Amino acid sequence: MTFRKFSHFLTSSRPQAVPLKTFVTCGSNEARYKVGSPQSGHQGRERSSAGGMCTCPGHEVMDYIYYCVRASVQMPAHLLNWIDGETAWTEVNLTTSVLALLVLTLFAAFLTTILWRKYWENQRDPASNLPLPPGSLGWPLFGETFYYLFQSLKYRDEKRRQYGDTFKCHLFGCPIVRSSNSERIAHLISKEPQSIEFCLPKVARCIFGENSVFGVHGQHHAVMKRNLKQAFSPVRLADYLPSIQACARRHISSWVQGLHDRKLLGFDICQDLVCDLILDITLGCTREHDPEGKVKKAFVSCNDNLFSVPFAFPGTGFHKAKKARQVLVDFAKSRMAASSLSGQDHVTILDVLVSYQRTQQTHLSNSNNIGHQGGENCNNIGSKLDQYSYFSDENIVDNVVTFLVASADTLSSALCSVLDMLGNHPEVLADVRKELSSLDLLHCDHGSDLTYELLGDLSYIRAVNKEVLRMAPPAGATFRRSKQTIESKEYQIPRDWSILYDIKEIHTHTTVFTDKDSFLPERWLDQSLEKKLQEQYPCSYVPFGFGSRTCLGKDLGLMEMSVFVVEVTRLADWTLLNPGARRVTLPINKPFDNLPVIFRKRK
Ligand code: HEM
Repeated sequence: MTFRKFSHFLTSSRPQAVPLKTFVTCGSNEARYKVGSPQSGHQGRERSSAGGMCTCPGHEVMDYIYYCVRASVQMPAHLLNWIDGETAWTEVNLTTSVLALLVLTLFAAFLTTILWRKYWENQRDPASNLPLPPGSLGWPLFGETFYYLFQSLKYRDEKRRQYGDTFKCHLFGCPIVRSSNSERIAHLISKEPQSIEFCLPKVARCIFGENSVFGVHGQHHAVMKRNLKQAFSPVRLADYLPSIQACARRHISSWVQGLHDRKLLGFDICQDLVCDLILDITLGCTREHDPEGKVKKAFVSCNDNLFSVPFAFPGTGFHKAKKARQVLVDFAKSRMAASSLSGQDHVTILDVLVSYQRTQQTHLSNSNNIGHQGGENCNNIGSKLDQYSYFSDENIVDNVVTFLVASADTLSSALCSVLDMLGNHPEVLADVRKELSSLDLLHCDHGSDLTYELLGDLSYIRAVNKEVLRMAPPAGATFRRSKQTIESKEYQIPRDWSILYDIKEIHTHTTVFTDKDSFLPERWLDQSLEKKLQEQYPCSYVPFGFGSRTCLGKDLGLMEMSVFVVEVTRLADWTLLNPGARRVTLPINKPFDNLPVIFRKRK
């Protein structure tokens, strides 16, 4: 249908039952420009002859819009007449109205987009002379979220080309300033917690819990983090090591057994290993305690739904995550009760926190007794700092759930990248084995020979881990929120905007690394690199984040990676079925196909 016929069809619409074809094929000029229905009392805009009309396309479009708007205004009248039985509801009425609504919707979308962009531009704080960073805020409500989610690498590169290393955008429902300039990030993060603070999406906040280290800010966060660190001290890491090694060995042994040439998915098997490992060292939850796998399933569900839409109706990701979190909370509470009854035969992170809580309670009751004897209130919990120091049961439970969820995908990604990179670089794998052999560690049948000190001697393996985390940092990005307008070099960031820094992009664009695209663990054996990173380029290597929110489990994560490298190179040989596969970075960095791989027992 040509535009002219189409417009004719629309403008000639009447409420009587007239076949559609009649209008499309037999319209005279008079009929074409008479609109409205005499019966319904609407007078049309009339043009008597084709000779008097303008035929330029602009006018036709305006006419078209005019008639569509008019038709949609007439729609309720048509409807009423039809209900009253005064007119027949025709195919023409319906089609005209639907088309008119369509045009109106498009027009409304166009208008909303303009208003949306204007609204965000107006967020600029006039008290500062600096402009907002360049960039685009995309579509109303959604911004550029879909583009970012489905094309994250392309999105990143395109925006960088268009706007440079710092730009504004609108993702996940909030305005964001995104930067990969390490100096700017270091400057911004140094403003924590006064001017900017850590922020998380609602669902993640709910899963971690408001009493966890993720849920608190400022002084409260600093004190809680300092106290939680005792669960990650070298002495404690040494306590967890036997369980970690046993779990890694059990899983890797199962990968090399069974069917010859069995295809496995590297990310999935690493995730399974990590789930068992983390549940064991955090909560002391082994198969024996969870025979039906309910706790493990809940853990996986929390993880899978961490970034779901924040509506908790039955069937939604958020609803599932809430239910799953409750299973973890109930299990943690039952383990806390059990650990107060039995002696500690198995040191877990939960045990460390419970023992810290007991020590505090003892101090507290002692000081209360002294206070009562002295006739004054010496309850130290009254003072703000000690109140923050105190761990309630809720603090313990929320923190252990947080450790489970915060470590699951990050560590799975790191282990999967180890398989990927060592599989792609047999010369590095050979050097790893050489190091193990030089310390007489390449052969071990029983699987409990590693000590914390021995791991410290494996400098090449540590270098491999660092290089893996440089090339494929597990966490894509981290978020902050501005608490007030911030001036950052040549731009301003208004209050309540989010600040996002992309870890991989920082690693890619910093000038501190030479030959950036090559996998070269040796670079980390050079002490001067570490020194440069500390002194000159403080925010250029950030797989574990930067500033006061740096990963609490960093040392544990690195130790787990080392144990994994030792055990997998000892026990297995593997072939990647799709080497060099494209990687995705959201929600976690991994090969898009989850790394199909075939394992064999090492000869
Ligand atoms: C290779 C493994 C890991 C990587 C790459 C990693 C990465 C990160 C990153 C990027 C952050 C955010 C930092 C920021 O926002 O500035 C973070 C925070 C955190 N991570 Fe990890 N992580 C790993 C393992 C672990 C483990 C094993 C645990 C605990 C058992 C853990 C617990 C935490 C906690 C509690 C925080 C929040 C710290 C705070 O708010 O102060 N992570 N991690």
